[in-house]
Amino acid sequence: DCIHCNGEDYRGKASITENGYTCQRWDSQSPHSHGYNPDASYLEENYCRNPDGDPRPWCFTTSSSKRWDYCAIPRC
Ligand SMILES: O=S(=O)(Nc1cnn(C2CCNCC2)c1)c1cc(Cl)ccc1F
Repeated sequence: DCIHCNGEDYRGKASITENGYTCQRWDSQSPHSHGYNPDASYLEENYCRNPDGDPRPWCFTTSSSKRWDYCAIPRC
């Protein structure tokens, strides 16, 4: 699917970043500890999201050498 504006409303299932990293689950603190609350309804599984007003949806990655990365989701 696609994103409107900065994708803060994106609720799709993309879970791979634009550089090919796999997204870390939002309810996991490994390999990256973070300050996001996994009880937030939209922080599902390991899907790309934009919870902080970033320019585009992103996720923490499962690579310990890459904390987070943007996801390649086309704009509507
Ligand atoms: O736990 S975190 O969310 N980790 C973090 C590090 N970088 N980011 C970016 C994610 C994409 N948007 C810009 C911030 C998030 C986090 C947030 C804040 Cl406000 C401060 C430190 C920190 F550790």
